[in-house]
Amino acid sequence: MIEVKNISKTFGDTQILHDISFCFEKGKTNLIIGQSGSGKSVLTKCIVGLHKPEQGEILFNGRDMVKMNNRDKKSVRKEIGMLFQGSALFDSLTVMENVMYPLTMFTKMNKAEMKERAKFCLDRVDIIGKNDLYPSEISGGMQKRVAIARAIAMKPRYLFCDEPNSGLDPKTSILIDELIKDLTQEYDMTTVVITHDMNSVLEIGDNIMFIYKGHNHWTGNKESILTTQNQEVVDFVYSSKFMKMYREKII
Ligand SMILES: Nc1ncnc2c1ncn2[C@@H]1O[C@H](COP(=O)(O)OP(=O)(O)OP(=O)(O)O)[C@@H](O)[C@H]1O
Repeated sequence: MIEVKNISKTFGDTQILHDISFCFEKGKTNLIIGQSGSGKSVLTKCIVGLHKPEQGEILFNGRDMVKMNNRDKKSVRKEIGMLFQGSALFDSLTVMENVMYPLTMFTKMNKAEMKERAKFCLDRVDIIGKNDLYPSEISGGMQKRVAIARAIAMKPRYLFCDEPNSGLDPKTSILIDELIKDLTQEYDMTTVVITHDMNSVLEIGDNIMFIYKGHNHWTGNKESILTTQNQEVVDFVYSSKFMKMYREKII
């Protein structure tokens, strides 16, 4: 579980985050949604310790990231798996080497152990027989799976996914969403997903925080977002004609 309590962040004279609180639950996919520029990335960077908020607490199972020294931060970061926008695989490393990378950096495993762990993770995300290929030789959807395998290689307690569906077709997006949800439950991780994708919101939104102009403006889940009367959420979620028609049918 990650508890964010009363987080505020200012750059220069501009306050970006205003007194944000939210609980990211264990074993759940917790979504951060909101318009471009609303503060999702700044909040995420505060959570993982890349920005220091002026105020508030960020508790990783009770351990406050804001107050930690660098050594303790590093040790919490080892428990975090990151899935970056656009996969961010290393072009010059093979699929297998990409997944082994965090193990070579942060563990004392020998090569055989690393290979075994990487193979297990690749099998789990259904990447079979591609171990010696380079990222440019596999599809975007496969690259995303490899990036997920790399993110879970260290058996993280916390998984952060930044726009996991960017650049994917709708069908592949749903498969990636399902994979993230299944892994979250299987490994009982606290998963945080930043997304603009409304399909994801409706498929995997166990807990949802809607950030509006740096405030936690609305919280709910994939069911309650369907019927919310919060005007800013309605404007955000139901901006397309199709979604407007859908809402008219269900309300
Ligand atoms: N390092 C920084 N210094 C100053 N301002 C920043 C910095 N990082 C972000 N900002 C500002 O904070 C605001 C929120 O940015 P942020 O990147 O968190 O938005 P976002 O919701 O993630 O947007 P998007 O969906 O487009 O990625 C923006 O006005 C941005 O310019």
